[in-house]
Amino acid sequence: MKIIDKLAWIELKDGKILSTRSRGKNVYYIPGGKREAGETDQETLMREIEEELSIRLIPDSIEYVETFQAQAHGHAEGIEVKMQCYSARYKGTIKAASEIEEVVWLQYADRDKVSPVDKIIFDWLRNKGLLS
Ligand SMILES: Nc1nc2c([nH]c(=O)n2[C@H]2C[C@H](O)[C@@H](COP(=O)(O)OP(=O)(O)OP(=O)(O)O)O2)c(=O)[nH]1
Repeated sequence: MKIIDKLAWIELKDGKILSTRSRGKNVYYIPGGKREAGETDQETLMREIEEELSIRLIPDSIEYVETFQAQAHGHAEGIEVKMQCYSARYKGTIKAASEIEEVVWLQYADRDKVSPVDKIIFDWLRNKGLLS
């Protein structure tokens, strides 16, 4: 089985989770991306979030949350995405950048609009009382 390793940023506010939609996609993703050679989790996360949302995560505030794995959206069956999720505070104003077309705050009722791995994350957050 092929596994795509990704680092993702879970940002919650008022019971909603920050989510993004890339150009040409019809499903929302939790922001994040793949590691480049030699990068630490923190470096990947900070680079991807700055690329996608034009903000800087505050290094000292980055905390591991949990890892989730499921079928990768838009890939052949059996290819899975593993998302190591972190929380963090940030500096700046969130603004869609590079391939991101839309930034939204989703709640549990939006579960049918997200990728398979995000559905698992939505369930997990809901169970913890973190998602409205
Ligand atoms: N960032 C992110 N990716 C997701 C989520 N859910 C989900 O299936 N993915 C999948 C989409 C792709 O099938 C898979 C791997 O992405 P990809 O191989 O297309 O990576 P990419 O070229 O877009 O690279 P990158 O910018 O994300 O690093 O990750 C999610 O919530 N957030």
